[in-house]
Amino acid sequence: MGEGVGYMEKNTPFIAVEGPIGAGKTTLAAMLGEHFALPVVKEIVEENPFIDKFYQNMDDWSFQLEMFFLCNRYKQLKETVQEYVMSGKPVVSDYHIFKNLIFSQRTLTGAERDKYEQIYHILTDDLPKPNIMIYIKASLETLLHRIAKRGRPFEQDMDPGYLQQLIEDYEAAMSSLADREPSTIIMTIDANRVDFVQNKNQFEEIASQLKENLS
Ligand SMILES: Nc1ncnc2c1ncn2[C@@H]1O[C@H](COP(=O)(O)OP(=O)(O)OP(=O)(O)O)[C@@H](O)[C@H]1O
Ligand SMILES: Nc1nc(=O)c2ncn([C@H]3C[C@H](O)[C@@H](CO)O3)c2[nH]1
Repeated sequence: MGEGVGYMEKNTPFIAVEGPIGAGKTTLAAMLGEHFALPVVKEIVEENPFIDKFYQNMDDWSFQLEMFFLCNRYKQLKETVQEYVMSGKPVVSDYHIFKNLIFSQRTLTGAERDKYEQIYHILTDDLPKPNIMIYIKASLETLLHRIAKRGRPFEQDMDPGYLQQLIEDYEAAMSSLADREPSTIIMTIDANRVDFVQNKNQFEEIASQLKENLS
């Protein structure tokens, strides 16, 4: 552990790991944090008071849930920017704040969606965003298998159609990010072919590709 990455003062590495539910974001972010001795910013999940209700009845609970995620992530992003990014310290996060838009465009409609998007932009437009994106993609079968294995009770009856839609939404969001922000480095990992948990060499390959992008 503790390979060390160095950093550029003006362009501090701010690394986000992204991908649909159960892709392995938290796992990979923790492994990279350990490997490079970087601080890891982790999504708050278990204390979320709406997630259970949301999975039971999306129509009734989407707005509350999306707002809760947005407020938490905004607070975390502000702190991350202050503590690390603006102080020239590299950091890795197990999400990118733009996932709020990926999910909310799927779960919200009409006036609530418009209001939510306005609030998202007011809160986040002036904050620095990750400049390196590690995108983990995976098939529906792989994701369902991992979600079952992890065993969070509220995810066990997840509609496979919802997850499949998110897989497609993530693909579209990543290609739109590449068009919109060509300076953001996007590293894509196909979790159906690459197993960074069981296969040490495959993890080393990801780490060395990341290291190249950091220097
Ligand atoms: N390469 C892998 N091979 C086998 N299992 C894996 C692999 N990567 C992650 N897992 C397992 O899959 C489950 C989901 O992983 P993880 O929690 O890292 O996903 P996540 O993308 O952070 O999920 P979420 O979207 O819910 O935040 C965990 O049980 C984890 O141990
Ligand atoms: N609707 C919705 N909006 C989000 O911004 C969001 N972010 C994560 N999740 C769900 C996925 C996992 O079940 C669980 C942990 O990631 O929470 C979300 N759900």
